Amino acid sequence: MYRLTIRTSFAAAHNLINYQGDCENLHGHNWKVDVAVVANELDKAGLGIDFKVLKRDAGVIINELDHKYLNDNPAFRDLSPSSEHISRYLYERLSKHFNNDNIKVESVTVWESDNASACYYE
Ligand SMILES: Nc1nc2c(c(=O)[nH]1)N=C([C@H](O)[C@H](O)COP(=O)(O)OP(=O)(O)OP(=O)(O)O)CN2
Ligand SMILES: [Zn+2]
Repeated sequence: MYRLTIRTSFAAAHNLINYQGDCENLHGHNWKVDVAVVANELDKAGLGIDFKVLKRDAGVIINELDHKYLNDNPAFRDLSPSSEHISRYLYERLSKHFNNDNIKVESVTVWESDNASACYYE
């Protein structure tokens, strides 16, 4: 098995719900997102999946969150837009797009700052 990882980012605003403290107020982050996929086999060029394709297609999905107020997203209507919930949401969206006989999204790690991240995997 091969594990391939790409990193992308988005900037957005949110406020945590059911949270007591500063973060219940409107604020924003420049989130970094690490997407890891595993590949069973390589193609003739020695690639599990072309990083260009992985970055392009993951970027389209992740960019839907860019410069948005996350609490307005239907995915977070009844769910606090924490890094944990964002990582799960992206895992599910990216899995639907990428998973096939050869490729599986393994994990999505969402970095809220340089030193705090949440990772969703199954
Ligand atoms: N497990 C989680 N904890 C927190 C989350 C989260 O998504 N998952 N989110 C927040 C808030 O979004 C908040 O913006 C972050 O707060 P904090 O870690 O305090 O961020 P700071 O930039 O202020 O970090 P400092 O290191 O304290 O400067 C809170 N918790
Ligand atoms: Zn926050």
